[in-house]
Amino acid sequence: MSLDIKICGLKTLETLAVALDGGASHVGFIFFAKSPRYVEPDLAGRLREAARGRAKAVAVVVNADDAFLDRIVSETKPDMLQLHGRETPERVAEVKARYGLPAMKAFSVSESADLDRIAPYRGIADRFLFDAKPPKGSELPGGNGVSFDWRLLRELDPKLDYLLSGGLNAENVGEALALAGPPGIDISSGVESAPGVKDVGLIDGFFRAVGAARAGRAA
Ligand SMILES: O=C(O)c1ccccc1N[C@@H]1O[C@H](COP(=O)(O)O)[C@@H](O)[C@H]1O
Repeated sequence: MSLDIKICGLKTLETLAVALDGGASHVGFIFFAKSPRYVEPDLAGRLREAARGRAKAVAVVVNADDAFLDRIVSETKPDMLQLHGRETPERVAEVKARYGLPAMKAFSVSESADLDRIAPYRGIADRFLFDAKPPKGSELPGGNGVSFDWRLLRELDPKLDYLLSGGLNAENVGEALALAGPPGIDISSGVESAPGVKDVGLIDGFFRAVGAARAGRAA
């Protein structure tokens, strides 16, 4: 079975190249000003051009208004939007129609009931992303490097298209794949040497760990 792998929060051509060479299906750019991974839309546009034809470019936004989305879509030209805030089903539909782009809606999860919140988005969001709830006091809705009980995802409709996200790293990705069997995974801080600083060795190590887990051997 195929596995989508999204490397999120990229800011440099060097780390983008390692993500692409490792086999990333998706690369993510963060447009949330408080994040250490924030990139200006024009820089993200240059990075996405370098990825064109090799991986899909995902613009990650949090309750973004039309003016900011207009800028992101025109300067970055993403393939997909990741809505990582409190966007309603109506807002997801509106954004999709305005830009003609697919949307991935993110949800934070700590218990089974959190998965029920996707119901009104089915048939509207093209994809889902399940992340852990942010730790108390965090200013970031994602990118906190914390995980949730991946076994909860076994309750989902097996046909649901989603990415498992939150606190993944080379050490735990094999367990996540074994416990949840997701169609895709997403990682950000687990391949960083400091907040917002992607590390080429850690990115490479993550791909090796995924490959080893999928082949049923130690990394
Ligand atoms: O990474 C960020 O700074 C960020 C900011 C705002 C919204 C989403 C963000 N990142 C997303 O968070 C998850 C998990 O990240 P991590 O692997 O736990 O660090 C991932 O989906 C990113 O797209």
